[in-house]
Amino acid sequence: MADLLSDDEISDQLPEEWDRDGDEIVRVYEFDDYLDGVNAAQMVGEIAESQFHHPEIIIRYEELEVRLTSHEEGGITDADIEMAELIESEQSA
Ligand SMILES: C[C@H](O)[C@H](O)[C@H]1CNC2=NC(N)=NC(=O)C2=N1
Repeated sequence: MADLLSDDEISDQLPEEWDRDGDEIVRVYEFDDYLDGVNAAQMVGEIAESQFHHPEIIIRYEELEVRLTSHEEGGITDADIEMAELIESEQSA
């Protein structure tokens, strides 16, 4: 069971493109067309399965929202930060 991160740890470790929303970290990606967002959701899902840590993924027209929290711990842990970093590195590749 990972430890919950403190407010300072979260703000220090959160990738710059991500925001904190209570017990979640969130990132919204914008796309030129709907299917690019759908394909990005597939990529996020594959990372989630590889890490066995699963975000909420919301697909909208030309937009993808990714929300992460550690349900078992009831807040934000290293697992969420690591997932955000992995997603960020894949999405920007
Ligand atoms: C049993 C439990 O659901 C699993 O251990 C994993 C699955 N994926 C998960 N994903 C997230 N975001 N938080 C969890 O606590 C979590 N737990």
